[in-house]
Amino acid sequence: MDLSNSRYKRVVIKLGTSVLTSGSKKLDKAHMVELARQMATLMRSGVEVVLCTSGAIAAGREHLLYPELPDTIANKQLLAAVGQSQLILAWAQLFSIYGLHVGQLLLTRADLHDRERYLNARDALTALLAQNIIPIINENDAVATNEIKVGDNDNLSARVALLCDADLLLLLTDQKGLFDADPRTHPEAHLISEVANIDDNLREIAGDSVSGLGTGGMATKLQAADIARRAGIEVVIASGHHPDVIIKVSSHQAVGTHFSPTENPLESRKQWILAGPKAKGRLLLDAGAVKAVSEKGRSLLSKGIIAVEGNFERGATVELLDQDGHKIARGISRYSAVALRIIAGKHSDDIEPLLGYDHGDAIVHRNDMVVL
Ligand SMILES: Nc1ncnc2c1ncn2[C@@H]1O[C@H](COP(=O)(O)OP(=O)(O)O)[C@@H](O)[C@H]1O
Ligand SMILES: N[C@@H](CCC(=O)OP(=O)(O)O)C(=O)O
Repeated sequence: MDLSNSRYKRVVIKLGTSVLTSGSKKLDKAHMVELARQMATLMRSGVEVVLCTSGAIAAGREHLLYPELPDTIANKQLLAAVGQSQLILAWAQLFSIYGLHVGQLLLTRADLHDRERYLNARDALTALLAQNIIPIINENDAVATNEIKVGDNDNLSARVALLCDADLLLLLTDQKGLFDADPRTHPEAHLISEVANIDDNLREIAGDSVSGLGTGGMATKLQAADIARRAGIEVVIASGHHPDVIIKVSSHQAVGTHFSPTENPLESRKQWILAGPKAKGRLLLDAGAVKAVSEKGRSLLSKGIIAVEGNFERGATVELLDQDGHKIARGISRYSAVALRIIAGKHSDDIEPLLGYDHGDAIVHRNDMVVL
């Protein structure tokens, strides 16, 4: 297979637990070495590879011979702490067969959102790649609490793709790609080979993981695809067991489900709004405000807010919802939740008299907003 015509310079490859275990309870090292071989082929042909690997918890269970532990957060952390070292050991050994070194980065949401930590992580990634070392990334499950977790490696890998400015995000899983229904429960489902736009209809057909092996199923893969393609990154979801899948996708052969990047990628500030901090609150909008925001690209004014959920400070990320509860945008609020409860539904001229101060008419300015 010819990789010399690959358009890609840097690819992020995410391997789900389902791929690493081949559906069993153990790491399938025979298959992992095959994946390492393909990644090594890419590296040799000048395509840089960043590996986002799941499987720590599965490896922990295997190493401790499947202990009967109550399903608590602390026990998951225990399994991840034991399993991550086994996982990285396995990858280091498998890549060494191909003469490659690996470097481990365990990240949490905080590493991606705090500007200084973000730049540190980016520098580490770039330094590894400059020395032809494969960065191997997982969430730091042993210490990450729910508050600071990305939560699933699909979303983590999309953020890593943004972080390292990749051209391709390849999500490898136990299905051939995205189907028009979950093929586990709908054997007649069809593979969708090309996705031009991610909308609510598509989100509805992307279900959760039912195997008990993975986290998030297709739902989180679609979230990841949405984040990456809006940043101008191509995305492919494919089977990790398809022969030569990594090489085929990297040489632009049609495998799995391909998502084209959006025509006008978001600038980095808006990428950050989309993929950045968890939303701290939600603003429910009336029909006029929904139209102004979604169709006319306007800022959100106080008049169009019907209700405010959550407790947040000025500068927090919030979601904007229509009256049916659909998310229509995400942005940064210029007012706190307390202030918004006072001025919701009121005219902009009333802000100063009601609050005694004024941060401007825009509650969420269009420059601080991503329309979904
Ligand atoms: N529309 C869909 N198309 C394909 N798979 C789907 C769909 N909806 C739900 N799924 C489920 O998503 C699973 C893959 O996700 P997951 O179990 O999290 O694996 P991974 O460990 O690779 O992340 C599939 O096994 C499948 O049951
Ligand atoms: N960080 C966890 C995996 C989380 C996750 O998203 O799993 P998966 O859906 O299998 O990619 C682990 O290493 O076990």
